[in-house]
Amino acid sequence: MIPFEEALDRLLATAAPVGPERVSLDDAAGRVLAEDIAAADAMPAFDYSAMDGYAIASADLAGSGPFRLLVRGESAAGRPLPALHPGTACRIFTGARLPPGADAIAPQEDAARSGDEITLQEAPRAGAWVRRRGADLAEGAVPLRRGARLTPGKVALAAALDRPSVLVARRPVVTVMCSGDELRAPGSPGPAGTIAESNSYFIAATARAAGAAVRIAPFVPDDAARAAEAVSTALRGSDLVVTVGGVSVGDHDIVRPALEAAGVSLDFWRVAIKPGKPLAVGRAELSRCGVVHVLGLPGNPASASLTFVLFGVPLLRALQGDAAPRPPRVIVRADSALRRQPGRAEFLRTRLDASSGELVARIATNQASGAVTSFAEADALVLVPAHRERIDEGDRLEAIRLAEI
Ligand SMILES: Nc1nc2c(c(=O)[nH]1)N[C@H]1C(S)=C(S)[C@@H](COP(=O)(O)OP(=O)(O)OC[C@H]3O[C@@H](n4cnc5c(N)ncnc54)[C@H](O)[C@@H]3O)O[C@H]1N2
Ligand code: MOO
Repeated sequence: MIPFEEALDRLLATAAPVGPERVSLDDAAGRVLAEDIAAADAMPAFDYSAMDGYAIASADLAGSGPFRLLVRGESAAGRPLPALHPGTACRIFTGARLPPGADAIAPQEDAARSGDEITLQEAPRAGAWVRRRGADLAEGAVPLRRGARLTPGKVALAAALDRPSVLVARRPVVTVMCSGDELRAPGSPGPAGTIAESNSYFIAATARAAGAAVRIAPFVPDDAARAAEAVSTALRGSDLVVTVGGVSVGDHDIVRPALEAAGVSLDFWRVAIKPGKPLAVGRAELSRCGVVHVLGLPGNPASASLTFVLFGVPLLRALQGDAAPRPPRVIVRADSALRRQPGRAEFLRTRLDASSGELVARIATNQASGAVTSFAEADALVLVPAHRERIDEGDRLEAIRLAEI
């Protein structure tokens, strides 16, 4: 059994990024950049007005007001640029270029207009309401770097940098393979003792949110030879194969021998986490497809979901070259006490309540690894370090928010 952090480090150390592909900006959100994007021009590229009003030369308004100015010409966004006639004001609108000779804007609320004249009570100071060329970005700056995950804000920045498309990591292909004679598809009939398969739905949705393309393999019966065949099929064309169930020690837990029979070498099996201990991690080297990562997740629903969150998602992010593949952590305050066996890092499904000004973890009372409800209701996972024998109400602990993985 190896400690959690060591297990994750070992897994991520083996993750070589998949190749790149070019996508339109419409499809870029959530993807990971495979190129640096530099500003070919300054941003903004020209001085422009931040207000609807009048462009003036502040030096024209010496002494104390009021000042009367003739209005000549107009600068509107996207239109040809007039020059400022000395001693006059130029009508200007938000986003319009600053006429040569002007250095300040008087918002129209501060200008009394009468015919083709305005009166200003005070002189705008030089630079007032002017957005300067390069104020946002200098020419040649590199605001988007390889390894950045494209949030909506970053996609919009790429658009502002005049890019219609970006080079991103292609989507890693994940094949999810559930094993167990008891499984049937939701809504399909089955004899007593069978259950509706649910883990693949969590894994598929989570993997897609992490940028993967997902394939679901047919259920694998508890038969070692057929499982080995199914693993061989799943490996082809995959970057990651995720098996679910059958990875523990029972007579029907045939997944580990099946993985090995299909040519997967297991790097480790069993991690000091609760739940999810029987996790198996390995790789296969296929002649034409290269390296395929393999995660053998335990079948209990909370264990399968948790191990995919803790290991599957960071692996998918690392395969895309993400510079920050691990989920961020926040500090939360425990709302209840807990006594426990030390030895494994525990991840408690919890809701978070921010109403008191800090994040309070409302820890679910049912932490059973078979509980499907606990993950459905959880906002976060509270991390109890392996050595802790207890937590007390009010203790500060780290947590992973499920919306941020
Ligand atoms: N003697 C021991 N028994 C068990 C140990 C152990 O150390 N010694 N470990 C336990 C732990 S911890 C876990 S976790 C489970 C994991 O076992 P498996 O990965 O072999 O999982 P299964 O036995 O196949 O299934 C467990 C449970 O989950 C249900 N299941 C499986 N797949 C799905 C699915 N796709 N969707 C919904 N539910 C699923 C399955 O029906 C079982 O109820 O082993 C313990 N045993
Ligand atoms: O680790 Mo098992 O996943 O505790 O139920």
